[in-house]
Amino acid sequence: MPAGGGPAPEPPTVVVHADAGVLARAAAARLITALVDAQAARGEASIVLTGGGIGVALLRAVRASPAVDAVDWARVDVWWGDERFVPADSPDRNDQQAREALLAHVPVDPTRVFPMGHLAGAGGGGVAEPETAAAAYAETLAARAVAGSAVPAFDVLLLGLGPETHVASIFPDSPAAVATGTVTAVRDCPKPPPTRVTLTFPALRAAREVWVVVAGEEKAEAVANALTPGADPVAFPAAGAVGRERTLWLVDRAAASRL
Ligand SMILES: O=C1O[C@H](COP(=O)(O)O)[C@@H](O)[C@H](O)[C@H]1O
Repeated sequence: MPAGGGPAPEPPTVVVHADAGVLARAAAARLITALVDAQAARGEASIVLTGGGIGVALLRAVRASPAVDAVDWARVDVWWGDERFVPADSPDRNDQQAREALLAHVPVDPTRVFPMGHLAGAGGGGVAEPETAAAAYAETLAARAVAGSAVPAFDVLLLGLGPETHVASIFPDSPAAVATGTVTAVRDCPKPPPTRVTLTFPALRAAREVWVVVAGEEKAEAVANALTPGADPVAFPAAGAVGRERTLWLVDRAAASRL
């Protein structure tokens, strides 16, 4: 069920592309159109970014697209679904990777780019504990929330998929999978780095559209498990990532091979 009740969401739509390159370019084209449409309808757009291989490839494909300038980047709010809790200049940071792939190359308004907090490090700033960063991000989200919600009205929320079905940094059978706020700290994460910050299911489910983007045979079993009707989101977190209006799984042929 969506946060706060309401009608049951539509079942996911699965779109299969030939390979990871085609998937990244097709998802980029789709994303540009979605942002342009959101700006036409509401004057601005809001996107939640993901880390991970295909998530970053998609951003590179947006940058390379001949239609990249169709988006008014100064009127896009940029959020993250999860972050590795490491110093700000770490190449492991999802926000660093997104800046390098796209954000440093388009005219975003820096006051509308909202990275999650980082571990205090040599460069100054940051905080000592991921719980502090999570609480700060929840406050930032709440300050820009729409009426009746604890988070903004995200237009598109992008997610990658882990081989054990994690999305954002919600790992199977972890405290984050049952967290009730909008943002939570993650410790002892099975995938390095072990300390992270993530949006929770209630925050993910507030998005108009959730897009799970997946490439590679090594993700095929996870795709099949998460898309099994009735799959338990605590055991298979990707099963719990659903949008209010639409849930799209954009996958390559290899990732779809066990459907
Ligand atoms: O650690 C993370 O992993 C997932 C998936 O990454 P991939 O490289 O296997 O595609 C990603 O979605 C998440 O944002 C990230 O922090």
